[in-house]
Amino acid sequence: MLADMTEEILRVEGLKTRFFTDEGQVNAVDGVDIAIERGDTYGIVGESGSGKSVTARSIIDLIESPGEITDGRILYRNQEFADGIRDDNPDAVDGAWVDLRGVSSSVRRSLRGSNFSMIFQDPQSSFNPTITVGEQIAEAVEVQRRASANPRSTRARSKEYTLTSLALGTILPSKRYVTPASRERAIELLELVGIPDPVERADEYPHEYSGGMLQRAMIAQALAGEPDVLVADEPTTALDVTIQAQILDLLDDLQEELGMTILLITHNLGVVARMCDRVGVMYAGEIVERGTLEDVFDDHVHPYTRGLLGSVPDLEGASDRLQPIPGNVPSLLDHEMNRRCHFADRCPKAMEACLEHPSEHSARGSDHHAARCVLTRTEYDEARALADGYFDEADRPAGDKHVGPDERDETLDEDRQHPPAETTGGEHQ
Ligand SMILES: Nc1ncnc2c1ncn2[C@@H]1O[C@H](COP(=O)(O)OP(=O)(O)OP(=O)(O)O)[C@@H](O)[C@H]1O
Ligand code: NI
Repeated sequence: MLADMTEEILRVEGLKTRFFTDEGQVNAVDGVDIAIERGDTYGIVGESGSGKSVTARSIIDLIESPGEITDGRILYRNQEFADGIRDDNPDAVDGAWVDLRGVSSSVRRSLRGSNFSMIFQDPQSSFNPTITVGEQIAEAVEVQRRASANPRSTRARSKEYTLTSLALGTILPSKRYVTPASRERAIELLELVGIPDPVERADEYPHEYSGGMLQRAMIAQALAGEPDVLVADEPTTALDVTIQAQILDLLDDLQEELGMTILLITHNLGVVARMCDRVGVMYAGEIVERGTLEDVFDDHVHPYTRGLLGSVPDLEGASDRLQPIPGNVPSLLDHEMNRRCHFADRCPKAMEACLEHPSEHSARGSDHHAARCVLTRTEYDEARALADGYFDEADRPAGDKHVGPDERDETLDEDRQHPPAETTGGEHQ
């Protein structure tokens, strides 16, 4: 690999994101570290409600009230960007690295589309139903062109008005394309993502597209700004397996062609195995194990990772191998969270030591392999195992050993009677 292909492009350090809701403070992301190399695909995997989407949205500055990033750094490496804003933001810039939390929201917004772009599970949410797909992609192209005209821009697109683009503009004067050049680029992008007859399809509305085609169109829209980093949140979950495989192949090809870095969110380790270079396994707002694919698949330490591996749906279609991890993901409400290992109540290897919250330690395998689990340091010892049913009694705030008597509250017990959240499945809102 080329030297500059292995440099880090994104670093997340100690990220915490909370939602301040009527029910209390939700610790959706609770001290997450991620390092992604340029051109790599980094997977974040975990059950529903583990904080994957909130992590992704935090990175690209899409957290809205009542949510707030309360701690940590989000570092993006881009020499030209750093040079362009250094004078106004001396504290946020270090060499080619920019701490995105240290710059104004308008500077962060300027990165959207041209540096960071996002695709979601539900393409409907990315398109306005009343405007043709082509026009909307052209609009995204225009955003990039305007960013390029801006002096702090990282790339100058020197796309000229070509004869073809002018001709297209004359043939279809009724369409509200921003410029003929952007329409031409939109058609190129539709072609790039494998949409047949892109010239005709550009003039169709979102409802005229099938789910798989609209997913492709959304990818085209996300690529319009030629982003450095593409954040893909469950991009194929809603699609049937054949289309799912096609879209994953497409992302793979585009990444190779365009040299993009991808942050891929999924609850499916099968998708991770197929796409990713490195992976972070999330549980209850934390990355509980991370490393290379080999580390996570062959040398995993955390019983949660093991459990997820047991529940990998077959990408080829058979889903009868699915074996969800027994138990439920914990509440992320601050006042209901325990100080123990959050997975201990579902863990087949829970020991007394797990009643203390584990810190992260490196593990056998690559230099990148680490886990937040006592098993990084000690072998499982049956003599120290927690008795079966230990948490049936103990895992209530009032009974938890780490909650002092004066913090006990009758209403907490009542809250606990509510049915817990879905365990697996990954239905995405
Ligand atoms: N706008 C919000 N207000 C309050 N809580 C929120 C909000 N958005 C997310 N959360 C909470 O943050 C936690 C993490 O949610 P997140 O969407 O990141 O999970 P996820 O891992 O992406 O799950 P899924 O696979 O279902 O998409 C959940 O407990 C969720 O209820
Ligand atoms: Ni999600």
